Amino acid sequence: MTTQELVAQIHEKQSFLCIGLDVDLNKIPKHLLDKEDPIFEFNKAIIDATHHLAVAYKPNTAFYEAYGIKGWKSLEKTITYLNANYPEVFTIADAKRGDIGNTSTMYAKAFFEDLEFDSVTVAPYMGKDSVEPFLAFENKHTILLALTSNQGAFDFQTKNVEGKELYKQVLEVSKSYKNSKNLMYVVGATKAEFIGEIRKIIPDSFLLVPGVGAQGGNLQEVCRYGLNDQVGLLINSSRGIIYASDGADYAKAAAEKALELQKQMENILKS
Ligand SMILES: O=c1ccn([C@@H]2O[C@H](COP(=O)(O)O)[C@@H](O)[C@H]2O)c(=O)[nH]1
Repeated sequence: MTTQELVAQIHEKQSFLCIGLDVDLNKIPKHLLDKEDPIFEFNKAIIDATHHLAVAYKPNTAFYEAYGIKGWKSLEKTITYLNANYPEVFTIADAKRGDIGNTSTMYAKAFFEDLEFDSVTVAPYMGKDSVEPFLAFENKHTILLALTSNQGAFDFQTKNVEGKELYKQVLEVSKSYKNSKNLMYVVGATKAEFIGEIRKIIPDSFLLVPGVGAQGGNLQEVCRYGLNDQVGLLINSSRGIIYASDGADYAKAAAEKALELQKQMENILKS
């Protein structure tokens, strides 16, 4: 998917919501556990109930890998279902990959060619030759971890390296990578106060912002500093939406939570 198509969808739906499909079998409604593929059944119902309110879906691959081959099959069925039924939505494999060049190429093939995701999250720690193989794919997007939502982000990411915080070095250096137009960045909603500085370095890039809802990040604060001419934000909520109810009404309850966020986004876009 091109960035222009993503932006058009945001305007059409008046939403920049990304729903995280982090499926934990201990948290989904019990009646689904009798189904052949409970994870896929859960995802399908959530997607069908929310696709008009969200512009992106983000399965975190850890929640699928934890269930071995069955979990990977559920991930494959979920992305196939999204691409077949809702081709307008932007899909993110939250896999946080990155390795030496030839290995990164294989990771990129796995997520862009085999599973046909629009994007994948990548850790910047191994540098240019670990990131550029992902960037080589046309109309696919590499979402680089810049300033993460967790407390441990302060261990390294905000540390001064040669006169500048490490996360700023990541932003600046990555702009020089080949095909850097295919880059987006992860910035945690819990770090909203840093977004003004981030926007000075990457004014035009899309930011994937996890951390509203369960982690306590504030949507208004993120938008205050993060919105740009193309909106430029994808705000993720996972647990806050998909586990709104553990009863038979789980998909309806998820849609109600998604609607609350979409309405706030619509108001922000109109203001
Ligand atoms: O900095 C980061 C990077 C990724 N995540 C992921 O986003 C979701 C957040 O889930 P919630 O339930 O809405 O808290 C999850 O998959 C994380 O692994 C992040 O939170 N922060």
